[in-house]
This record gives sequence, structure tokens and C-alpha cells, in this order.
Amino acid sequence: MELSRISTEKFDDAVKSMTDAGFLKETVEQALKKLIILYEENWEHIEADNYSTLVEALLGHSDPKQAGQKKRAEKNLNVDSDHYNKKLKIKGGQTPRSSMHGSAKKELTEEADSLEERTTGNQLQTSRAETTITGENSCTLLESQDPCTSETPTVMCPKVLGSNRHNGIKRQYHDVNDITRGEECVSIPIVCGEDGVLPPPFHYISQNTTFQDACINLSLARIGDENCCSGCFGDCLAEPLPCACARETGGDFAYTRDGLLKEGFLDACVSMLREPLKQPHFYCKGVCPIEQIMKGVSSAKPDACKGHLIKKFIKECWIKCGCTRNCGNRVVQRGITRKLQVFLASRKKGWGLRSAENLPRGAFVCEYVGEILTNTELHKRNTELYGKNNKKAGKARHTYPVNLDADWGTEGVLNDEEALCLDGTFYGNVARFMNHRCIDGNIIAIPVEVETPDHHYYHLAFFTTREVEAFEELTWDYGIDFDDVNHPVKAFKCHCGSTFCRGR
Ligand SMILES: C[S@@+](CC[C@H](N)C(=O)[O-])C[C@H]1O[C@@H](n2cnc3c(N)ncnc32)[C@H](O)[C@@H]1O
Repeated sequence: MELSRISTEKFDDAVKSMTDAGFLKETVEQALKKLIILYEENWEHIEADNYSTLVEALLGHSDPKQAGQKKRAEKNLNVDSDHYNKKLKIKGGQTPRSSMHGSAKKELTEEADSLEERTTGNQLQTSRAETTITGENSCTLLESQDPCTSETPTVMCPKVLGSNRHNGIKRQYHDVNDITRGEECVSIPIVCGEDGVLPPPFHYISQNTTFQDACINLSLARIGDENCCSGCFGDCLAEPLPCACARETGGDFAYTRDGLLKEGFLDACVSMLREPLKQPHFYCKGVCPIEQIMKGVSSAKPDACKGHLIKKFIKECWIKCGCTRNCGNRVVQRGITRKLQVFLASRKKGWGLRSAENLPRGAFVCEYVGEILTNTELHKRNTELYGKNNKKAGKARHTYPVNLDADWGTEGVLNDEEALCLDGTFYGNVARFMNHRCIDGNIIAIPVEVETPDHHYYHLAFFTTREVEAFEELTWDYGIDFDDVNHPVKAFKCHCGSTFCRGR
């Protein structure tokens, strides 16, 4: 295996850390090579949380001859050895089954195929699902459960919890039965492959949280009568006339009584996405915050604003409104309700998101949740972590931050703390797993105003653009310019497979 200079250095560092902890050099090197292939030399995954993925891979080693080194390393690393020996846990005390049926089997077979694809030759020896989905080293389905109808997640994986000690503090991450660890109203399982490798750790949050300087004024006093429907009662969608909150969407509600986006509203949003040049844009009156941060600390004059697409907003009713929490004009704020799963989408793209149930057109899936940063903070984060002078330069990020720029133009000149973006890299929800697809993704991001009447801050909500079949990957267009060589984060090579692909 040919490694770059940086990778070789990192390889040696990792081997040293693990051998210091008591693992055999040969075993470490072997496991590390597998991870390098699996993560396509993306060291951010491998180094995360003190090499936790590598430690897991090493402790999961089943060769009895390794028992000595495993014990030694557990002692040195101070990890909870019980965890690593945990058997597959099935709700209700049923024993794991090795057989599968229906679409789930097909899906896992396809997944094993994609894993096999990523591990050819003498690399990771992953076998096809039919032959290897057995016992505790496999994803297993309960006998009577149909993945499309079951109320509880049906796909279980061998590692019930990943855990490690970081700076002496025991931290658990990634419950494969529920990556949200109870933060959402639904459980969202991780469907991992036979190798049991989990996504790198991050903090799961279900609500956006401010990183540091972002200024978001959530006071009730700022919501005037014209910005809410305080006179309403019950369900606004049941009333003969749209309430004040519908003003934002052209005097009509964006949602149907079934909680889906109305056809007309969705059609308009989709055509804006697919034909952006035909849509109206606004241009920052003063300095464009994006152009400003691109110049960084240099004294060079920022380029002229390249324009921001004027997007359609949804305004949901909220706590100052007179309607109830069940009002039909409150969809995004109620959170995730669909049966989502995090899964290995493909060798090139990494982890992805899908639904274990069919989704109708216009269904809310989840919102993009992350840290709220000012653009300057994001720029600093990008250049410090991925900039040209950093070892990680040129490496793709695992997540893709989003600019909340849907309405910057209406505010005149924006202060830095008002030009905001969301970053799900360290704190985020399942949206951070949704991969990009150029133009024709089955998901669209729509700005949703909930608790603030101005649009500096809003929720970015994901809805289906069409009917989506169970287990289809959910994808959206990140809106990235693959040709922008000046951007601090190097764009990834796109493997979306769309005929409109602009990043191959
Ligand atoms: C928001 S994350 C999506 C989750 C990611 N796949 C993971 O494993 O954590 C974005 C990253 O996924 C990868 N990615 C997303 N869409 C892709 C695509 N169409 N082609 C190749 N890589 C993609 C890139 O590495 C990108 O930086």
C-alpha cells in the first residue's frame, strides 16, 4: 500500500500509540491498513477520539492468540472490556436469528456487496450477506418484523455501544440501535456492515446550538402581532381562512392537512433549485459576508457579491400563537417522525441516510442541525482545520456546513454576528449523514421560520421532492461549486451518479 508522506507519518504515530498501549505492532499495522482503505485515507475518521475506531477494531479482533495483547491493551487504555464482549441484544430477550427475508435481505445483500466492493484483494475480507449474516457478528432481523411496518427499529448490529476513555473521562458514543441516544422522538439505528465499523464519534444534538459569537435574539417581545396568530384557536389548517402565519408563504399554508408540503409550494421550490439562474437573486448592498471571509485577514478588497438566491420560506405557528401544539402549521418543530437509518451508502461516499419506510412526496424528513456559527467563525474553523498550512489540507470534511443566507439582502448591511451558518461536524443530527446529489436529489432543503421573525436565523428543513421507496438513499444538492478553487475546503470528487453531475 502506497501512502503519502503525511499518511506515513500518521500511520507511524498511530502504530506507536497502539504499541505503547500494549498491542502487537503487526496486528496494529494490519488493522490500520484496513481502516485506511475503508476510510480512503481520511485520517480524521481514524484519529478521532484518540484512535477510538482503531482501538475498537483491535479489541474486536477474534483471534484467540491475541487474547494476551487484548487484555494488556484494555488495561493500558483503561477501556471497559465488558462492552467489547457484549452479545447482540434483542428487545424482549429473543435470540438473534441468522436468516432474513424480503427487502431487508436484499438491502443488506446490496450493502454487503458495496462493502465487498470496498475491500477487494487481501484487504478487508468481507463476505456476502447470504453467507455471513449469522451470530453476533452480523446485522440481524427479528423473525416476525417487517422493516417497513415495524414500530421499533429492526436492524441490530453486534456492537451495542462504542465506548472509550478520553482524557480519563469515560465517554460512550454511538448506540447502534439509536444514534440519537434518545434525543429524538424516534430511534435511528446505524446499519453497519459485517466489520462492525461505526461512524466516527460526534455529539448528537436534536436542536441547533450556538457555538460562540452568533447573535440570535429569541425574545418573545420581538414577535409582534403581525408575526403570529395570537387570535387563533386549535388547528389553523382547519380554519376557513389562512392565519397571519401563512403570510410568509404568499397568504397560504405550505402544508396539507396530512402534514405534507402542498404540491404548488414544493413545485416552486424544486424549480428554483433546478433552474437557479432563472430565479431572482439579491446582491449585498455593502460588503458581502461570504466575499469578506474569503479574503480572510488580508487587506485586499472583497470581491463584489455574487448574488444570493431569494428562497421561499415557510413560517410555522409557534408558542406566541393561539393555536395548539398539534396545529397543522407546526411540522418541522415537532422533529423527526420517520423511520430513518444511518447506513454505509457506498465506498466512495461513506455513510448515508435512508428511510426504512416509503415516503410520500413533500414529507418532512429532518432538519439540518448543528452549531450556529458566524461566517467568520466558520472560515476560521475551516482554515485552521483544513487550510493550506494544515496537515489535513486537501482532505474532505465529513460534514458540509450550510450558510443561512436565504434572506440576507432584506436586512441591508449585515454585521458579522448576523451572517450565520450551521456546522454539523462536531455537534449535529442525522442530517450530517445525508450525501450530496447534483440537481435531482430526492430531498430539498427549505428555510423554515419558527421562533424568530427576521431571517438571520432559521431552520433548514429537508423534505422529499418525490415519492421515495423504503431503503432508497436520501440525498440533496449541497449547492457547492466544485470548480471554486479558492474555497478553504477542497470539494470532494462527486460520485452522486446523477446525469446532471457537476463534480466528477
Ligand atoms: C455531510 S457528509 C455526508 C456523510 C458522509 N458520507 C459520512 O460518511 O459521514 C459530506 C461528506 O460526504 C461525502 N460525500 C457526500 N456526497 C458525496 C458524493 N456525491 N460523492 C462523493 N462523496 C460524497 C464527502 O466526503 C463529503 O465531504
